Amino acid sequence: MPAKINLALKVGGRRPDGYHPLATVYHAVSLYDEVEAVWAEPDEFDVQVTGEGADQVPLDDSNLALRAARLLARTHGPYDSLGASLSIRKAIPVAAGLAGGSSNGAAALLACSVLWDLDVSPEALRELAAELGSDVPFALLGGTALGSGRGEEVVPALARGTYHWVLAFGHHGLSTPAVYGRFDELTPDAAAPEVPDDLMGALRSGDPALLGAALSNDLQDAALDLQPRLRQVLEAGLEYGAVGAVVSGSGPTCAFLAAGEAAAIDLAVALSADGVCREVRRVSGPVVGARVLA
Ligand SMILES: C[C@](O)(CO)[C@H](O)COP(=O)(O)OP(=O)(O)OC[C@H]1O[C@@H](n2ccc(N)nc2=O)[C@H](O)[C@@H]1O
Ligand SMILES: Nc1ncnc2c1ncn2[C@@H]1O[C@H](COP(=O)(O)OP(=O)(O)OP(=O)(O)O)[C@@H](O)[C@H]1O
Repeated sequence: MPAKINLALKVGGRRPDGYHPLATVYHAVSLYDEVEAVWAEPDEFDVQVTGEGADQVPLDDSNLALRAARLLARTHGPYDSLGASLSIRKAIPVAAGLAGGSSNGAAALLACSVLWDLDVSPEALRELAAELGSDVPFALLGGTALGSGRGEEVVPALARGTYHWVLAFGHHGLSTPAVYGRFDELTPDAAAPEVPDDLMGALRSGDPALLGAALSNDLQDAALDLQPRLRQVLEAGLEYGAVGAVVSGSGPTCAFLAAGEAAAIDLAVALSADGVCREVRRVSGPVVGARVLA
């Protein structure tokens, strides 16, 4: 199940329910966690996690994959007779602004609906996804999509071509509520978010230079405020030839757009040698969302 980056993230003032209204463009990229679901005893649910950052992932009921399995069983099954044992192999760093947990939640919804042979409509799955978290409906959909509401309302966006990215991972994660909280302090009079027309136009053109110039993130200043070192990371990527640079979502991952595949290889090598970040990964997008391999 893929990670996402936000190509644009426009954020309005905090709503009475504590969430912020968004106009965002999600983009799924080729960095995947795997979630496996097998039958367990009725009413028994458990999860194991291995791989990148596994020690930072909760194994209790706050685990998004476990929550997804329980939610699906409660709403669409004979709950007492369903159970699942989940295994997650993580490659998406935790608390990185790449929606790793959300992708695990989406994957568990799909995997368990197949495992238990439930008849769940795509719309019902989307509603459960939205209940789990703002980024989860996009994780089901994948590709490139416009997100509104608190991010849970998604429609596919018209996009041409494949884009080559370099992701720079940080040493420490960032908490999403903390970044939104700092955004509130820095932007007390945030305007209603508007669809980023320049970015939508750049996506239709398929030109990486246009897309690079249109990348934007209203949470970026808040993320930089909490992790000032990210400024150096962004500068380094641009110095090594990226046509655009942006912090993904609530950060701290920095996403660099390259002019093409060869430029992405050069950029990844240069950033890696520089040592300004913990690790770099080359990915491409868009890719499809959560899929079941039975
Ligand atoms: C930063 C993004 O990744 C951009 O796509 C998302 O907005 C975050 O989505 P997410 O992690 O799925 O967030 P949720 O699990 O729904 O909410 C976690 C917390 O993030 C904050 N939150 C989230 C989404 C939103 N539109 N406004 C918010 O203020 C709230 O403090 C909320 O309690
Ligand atoms: N399956 C999971 N994988 C990773 N983190 C999880 C999972 N379930 C719950 N969490 C919790 O969610 C927190 C955020 O992790 P996640 O990797 O989803 O962050 P993120 O990519 O910054 O999220 P987003 O971009 O959606 O805001 C973690 O600190 C962890 O406590």
